[in-house]
Amino acid sequence: FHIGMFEIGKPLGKGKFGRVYLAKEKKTGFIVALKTLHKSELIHSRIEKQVRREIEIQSNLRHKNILRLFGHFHDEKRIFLILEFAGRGELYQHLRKASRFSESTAAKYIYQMANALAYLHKKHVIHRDIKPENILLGIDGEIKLSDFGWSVHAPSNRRTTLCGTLDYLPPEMVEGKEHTEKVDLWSLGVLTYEFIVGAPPFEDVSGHSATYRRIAKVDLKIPSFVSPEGKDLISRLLRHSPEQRISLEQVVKHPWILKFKA
Ligand SMILES: CC(C)CCNC(=O)Cn1cc(-c2ccc3c(-c4nc5ccccc5[nH]4)n[nH]c3c2)cn1
Repeated sequence: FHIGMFEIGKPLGKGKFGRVYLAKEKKTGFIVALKTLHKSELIHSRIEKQVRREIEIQSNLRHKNILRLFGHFHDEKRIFLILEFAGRGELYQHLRKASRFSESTAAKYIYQMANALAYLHKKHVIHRDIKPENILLGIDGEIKLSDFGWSVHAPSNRRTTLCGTLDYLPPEMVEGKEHTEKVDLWSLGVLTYEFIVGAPPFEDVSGHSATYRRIAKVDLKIPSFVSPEGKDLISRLLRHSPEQRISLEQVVKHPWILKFKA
């Protein structure tokens, strides 16, 4: 079926507030991911202001490792987002299929993530929701960071009702303290760990409060199969004190990253 100048193809996924379809712009044949958001749902969950702000933020971002928002339009019932199509889909599926990545693959992804985050932080945008579910892969296997549903302009201590996993929350957000861009460095540490080990570091099957406790205590156990350089980078990112976390400039020059950049 058609929506505006787009011919709609197969569904690509179902997000929190809408569906995403493969779509082709009829004139040029350009392939995109078209996301529909229902205005009624946005109004009902009182996030239409946030959606407007996210559209504003994302429309101004241009980086090869950040998923593009090319534009948006709406009819009386829905808002349509014209998003970049990522040729290899959700990184999350690749991780689950492989159960864990080689350190070389993980280092390539973390290097690209660090570049994407450095770009966002230079624009004083904190992502705040770094996790495998929010990362797509382009046709050449390059990282495409997405879902700025929770990014805010730094600094902020707006507590959000995060209904997703708690595994990626840094201590300062668990404790409801003021937080800065450094929250994304903590999450980068959790992501590095999960890429190499196959599960997040503070996961606790007995439930949320157990996970909270493990995060607040930075109760970190790194398996012996992780290389010394990998262990070193993870432990420099997963620091309780935000100021003690290694900076993005240091991440991209860390031995664990350099040893694979042959
Ligand atoms: C408020 C607004 C600005 C939020 C903006 N954020 C998003 O819309 C985040 N978002 C991105 C997507 C999304 C989902 C899937 C894809 C894909 C995609 N490519 C695939 C290839 C193979 C299998 C599945 C694929 N999905 N490309 N681009 C996408 C984009 C869904 N939600």
